[in-house]
Amino acid sequence: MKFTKMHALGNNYIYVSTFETTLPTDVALPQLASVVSDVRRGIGADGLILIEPSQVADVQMRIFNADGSEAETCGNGLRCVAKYAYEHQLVVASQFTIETKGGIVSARVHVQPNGHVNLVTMDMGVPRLGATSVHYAGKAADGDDVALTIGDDVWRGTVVNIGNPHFVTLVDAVDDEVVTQIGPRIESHADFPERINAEFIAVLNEREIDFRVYERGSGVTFACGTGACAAVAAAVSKGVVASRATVHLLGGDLEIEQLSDGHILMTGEAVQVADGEFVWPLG
Ligand SMILES: N[C@@H](CCC[C@H](N)C(=O)O)C(=O)O
Repeated sequence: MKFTKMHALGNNYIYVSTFETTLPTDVALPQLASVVSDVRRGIGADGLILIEPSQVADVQMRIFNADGSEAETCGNGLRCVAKYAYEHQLVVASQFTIETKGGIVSARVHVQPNGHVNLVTMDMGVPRLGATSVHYAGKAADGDDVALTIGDDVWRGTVVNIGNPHFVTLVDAVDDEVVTQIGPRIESHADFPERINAEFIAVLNEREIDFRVYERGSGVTFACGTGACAAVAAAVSKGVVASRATVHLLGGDLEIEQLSDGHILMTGEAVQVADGEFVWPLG
């Protein structure tokens, strides 16, 4: 199985294009994803992303987290898929559509004079806010926010669905220890039976947000594109940031803009790391 490793702000995945290679037939995709993601016994990544033909868009993306669970979408993954699709001539125009399990989104690649793409703008569609936008089994919904009891504390956050589900909580300052301790408890809280991505955001001013994430199925990652979009959507809805903001993630910055029609644009890097061939079965 041929693969390409790419990252976007350090959020790294193993990309396999079924336009150009075949997947092993004797292993289920969730298992393949957890094996390739394992940094000691596999390649090492936050998950596996498939680039496939689509009946309804120009290409299709499927994303599996490091634990093998399949997610609906992935913002950083979409930018890398867009770069790959353009550079491998799976598409001809610089603007095209990508099908995900969370809906069809559109990509605009910023093409350099040498034909390479390092920057991509995604139109991620219109986010849905509130408990009804995700599978929520709790009783403490209040507008777009829900309250989660974790130990002796109550964590309040805005629920956002931007193809996949997010719980965005406002904090005074981001704290990596809090992310490691509280993140997994939000991710697998009983009120979210399908689990949820947990974002901790501190609003620095009306154009800047500090951001940390504990991702469903992958844990702490350097960046989460959909999470950054969800953070801006939540912050805009609360009136604490302007419609355009820079999100500072552990791995770098994303520019996020919410247009007047509600669509969220995300602009950021997409970087190729390596091409390789994965041997299956191992050993
Ligand atoms: N890193 C991604 C999100 C990947 C999927 C997520 N963990 C989920 O389970 O929904 C991004 O950049 O958006």
